[in-house]
Amino acid sequence: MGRNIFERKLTVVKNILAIHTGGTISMSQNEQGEVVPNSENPIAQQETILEGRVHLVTDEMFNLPSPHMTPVEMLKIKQRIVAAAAEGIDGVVITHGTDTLEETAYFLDLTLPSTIPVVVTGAMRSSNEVGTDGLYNFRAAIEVAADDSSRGNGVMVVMNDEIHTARYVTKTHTTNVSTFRTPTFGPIGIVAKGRPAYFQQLIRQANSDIDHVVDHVYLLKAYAGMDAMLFNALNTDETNGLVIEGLGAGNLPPVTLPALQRLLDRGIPIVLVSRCYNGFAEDIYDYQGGGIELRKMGLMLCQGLNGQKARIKLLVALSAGFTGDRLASFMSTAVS
Ligand SMILES: NC(=O)C[C@H](N)C(=O)O
Repeated sequence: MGRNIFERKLTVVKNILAIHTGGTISMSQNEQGEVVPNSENPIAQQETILEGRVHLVTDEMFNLPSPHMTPVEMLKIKQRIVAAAAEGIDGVVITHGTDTLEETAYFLDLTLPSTIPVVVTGAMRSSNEVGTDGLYNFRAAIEVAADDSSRGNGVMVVMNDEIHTARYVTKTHTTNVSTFRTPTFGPIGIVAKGRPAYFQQLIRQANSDIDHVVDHVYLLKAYAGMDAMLFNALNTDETNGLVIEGLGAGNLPPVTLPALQRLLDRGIPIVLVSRCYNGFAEDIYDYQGGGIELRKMGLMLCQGLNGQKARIKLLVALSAGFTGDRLASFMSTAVS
């Protein structure tokens, strides 16, 4: 029996744009057990997924392992989404390698207006491995992107039946399918048998519309006994900015301070986050190299972001032309 005509009228078919960029989700395992890219992306052939509820528009923008991604490709994805939203697309799913997925997701979160749902997904097992998670995650991401309750949540990452914010999610395991976690805050929702359910709300932030990306923004991690050598190497006209993953609540070895002062005197913005998996960088400690001295020197303490996210945020801020107090308040705000 055919479907009742009234029922058909009530079914709103959503136009979902699927942007494929590469990564394990598009790769296969060969006979030697090595995971290799495919010239034909198997996940991009899934055009009939959720047929009747979703009209899938497929764009194979890139076929890159995610360590090959740069902010230049991230900007192209952002521009593609802006154009698609203007053409009436209801939601976007991006398939991406997982190694740098959180950076692309956060770049998009910072630069896109929050009009339509944008969901980034990937896989930990390639397309022909037993228990492959690629098609499953792709389908869950489409469900989330097509659901009205997903609007206004910023860019989301959907993996392993969890919905995370792009702002705080991070890859925590090299191979496990439950690798994506949100330390400190947890996911904002789950996908249960295909349906998204939200139980937390994200505090919104203003987006920064950029049309180019600056380069030479660096990320260094502090460690016991760190010396000034790497900081001295950045004391050049080329350097545009630096993020440091500091120790504990946001502290650095004292021997690094003169080199940092020279970078600041040169006008290079320096952002401090914590190398800890949970918590915030704060100006709590008042000893040489403690957070209080670092803040007084002019380092910007960025709360709640890990090093790679803070680097993306600094890069976006500099690309938007932020300087001085505007840059400091943008980088230091806990929620944005
Ligand atoms: N699971 C993955 O996608 C990892 C892969 N190396 C990538 O990021 O492209």
